[in-house]
Amino acid sequence: MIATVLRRSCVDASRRTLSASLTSINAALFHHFTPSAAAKVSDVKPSFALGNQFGVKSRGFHFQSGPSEFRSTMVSPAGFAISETSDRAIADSESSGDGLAIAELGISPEIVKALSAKGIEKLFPIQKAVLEPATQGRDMIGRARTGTGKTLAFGIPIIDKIIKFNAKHGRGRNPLCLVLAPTRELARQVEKEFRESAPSLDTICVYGGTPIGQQMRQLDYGVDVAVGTPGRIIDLIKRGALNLSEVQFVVLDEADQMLQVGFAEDVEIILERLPEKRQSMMFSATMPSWIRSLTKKYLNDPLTIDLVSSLVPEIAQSLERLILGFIRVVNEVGDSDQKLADGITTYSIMADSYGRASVIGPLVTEHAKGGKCIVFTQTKRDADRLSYGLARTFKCEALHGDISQSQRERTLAGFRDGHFNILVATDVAARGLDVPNVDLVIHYELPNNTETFVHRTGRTGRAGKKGSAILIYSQDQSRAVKIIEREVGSRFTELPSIAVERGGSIYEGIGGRSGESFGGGMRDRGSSFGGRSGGGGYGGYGSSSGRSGGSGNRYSGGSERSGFGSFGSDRSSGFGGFGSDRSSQSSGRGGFGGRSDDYGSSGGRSNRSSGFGGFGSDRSSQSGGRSSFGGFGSNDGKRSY
Ligand SMILES: Nc1ncnc2c1ncn2[C@@H]1O[C@H](COP(=O)(O)OP(=O)(O)OP(=O)(O)O)[C@@H](O)[C@H]1O
Repeated sequence: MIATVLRRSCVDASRRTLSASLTSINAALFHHFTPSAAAKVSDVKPSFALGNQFGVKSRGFHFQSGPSEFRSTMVSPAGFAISETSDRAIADSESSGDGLAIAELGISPEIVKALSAKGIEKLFPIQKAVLEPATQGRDMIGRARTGTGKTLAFGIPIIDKIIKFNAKHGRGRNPLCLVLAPTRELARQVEKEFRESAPSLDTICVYGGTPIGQQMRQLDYGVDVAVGTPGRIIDLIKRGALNLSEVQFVVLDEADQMLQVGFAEDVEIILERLPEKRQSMMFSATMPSWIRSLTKKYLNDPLTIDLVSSLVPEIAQSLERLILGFIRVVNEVGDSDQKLADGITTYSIMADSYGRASVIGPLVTEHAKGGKCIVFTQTKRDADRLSYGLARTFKCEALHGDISQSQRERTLAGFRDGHFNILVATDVAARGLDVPNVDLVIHYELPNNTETFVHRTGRTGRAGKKGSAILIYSQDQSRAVKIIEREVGSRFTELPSIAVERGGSIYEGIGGRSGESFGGGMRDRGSSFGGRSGGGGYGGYGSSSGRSGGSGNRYSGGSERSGFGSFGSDRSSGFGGFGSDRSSQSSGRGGFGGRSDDYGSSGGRSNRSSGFGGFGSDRSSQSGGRSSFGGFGSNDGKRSY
């Protein structure tokens, strides 16, 4: 039965994802039906027998909201609801040629109703692939393209199990599920998705930069699901407010980004605190050595579900032993794979650093057509000044790590709600951020690596929708563009260049030299595209002595300092009220045992390694370091975007 369910569940997936799904599913089947694995499967209890499975003795009740019945000690021995019903659902979905109907899966009616209210009626491929093994309690590592529904892939089985568990055992005070996310924005988004999908559950989202007292009170009241960034979670544990002893499910979302932003140590501290008997799921775009060691240490015989690479995970692992290492293998395979979601069309356009800012307006007008657009810059300073310039013509705001948390939230809400339609952001917005209906993503400068390109671009074309991405590059970066094309597995259509008249820059009139660097006396070492962007004044906005470090870019082909784009520490930001970027470097630990828990907003720990570059030694993205694909190397500090 399980074999049928699993095999059929992928019939209507796209061809590429189909073969990948089958790969994962074959792995699952292989696991399920080998003698040793069969023994394991039989160890897995039905979802509503979790009280026994996890050895939960008794639970404190939620202070107010929980039903006041005692936990049942009798556990009904029914089988998996999903296996019982999904044959029919799959047959239906096969005949309709559409996704798997959620209403037919045997999951809690509350979830079906809540998802339906959001227009979610059928499972996406990653959700299909994850559902069955997750329901069976398997640990897993998942990977799928951007905007394909990874949150609900782990969310649905977990909330379903919690609802059923609560129905049997009553509601407890301590969380049953812990989700770790690398950024505040992502944490909020995941918590919202859980909350909206299961309104009866109590969820909490915890992160730094917000009053801790309120979070402590909410935890005391009782929660089912806790989502948060590692720093604040540790803080709450230390204060005795967060008790992880009943956690049955832990999820690491965007696990490789945890490493990139310096949360590796914190994540391990938290994982050490969890009960041994639990289900662990990890979603990671890449598999740097830290993730692999984490997997070995904290996951129990995990199943790999990879809908990006078409390589059979087992083969990849064998090749790893034989040849170059897992990541290299996956990347090589990835070279021939399309890494972007299907609905995304990619364009490139050449513009030199002088004309770069000025082409944004025409590109937005032509390609976003009044819809939502995100322009990604490498530095906070560029985000500020570009949005300042664009705001003369468009409704536009900036988002980066030096903007206060409350303002960031207002900005994102305004963008979501359509109060303005152009967001100029650093990579703080590159990963995980789910704003529906973004029509266009513009890469103002080349990102530091292909992984970043994929994540930035993935802010459009989400949930099966269409979108466009435009990569702006300068003449000497043509080779880099080819590398990205090859690694992403998608051809860029070259747009005709846009003539920019001298004096026509959007920056004109705010003191600087058109299209170039601002800030009197600013040294912009290593800044854009191998060229210097010399100071130009900035009409009295801010001062700066800053260096905007660049380099460390993997496309630089061995020239470690050359780099594209002014990545890296942005000591100088200037620009009046936007604050100096020094604040992203300075810091101190905030709060009780606190660490800064995300991208270098105030209170963060000293962070010389700003920028996203670094993929290598992260001590400083200025140093160039070893640059390689996605998340290798060490990381000394949390980054500041
Ligand atoms: N089965 C579904 N049907 C329709 N919409 C869905 C479905 N599953 C998820 N979505 C929607 O798709 C959007 C993208 O989902 P999600 O943010 O989980 O993607 P993701 O794979 O985690 O993306 P990223 O890699 O960028 O983090 C969300 O708005 C979500 O509500």
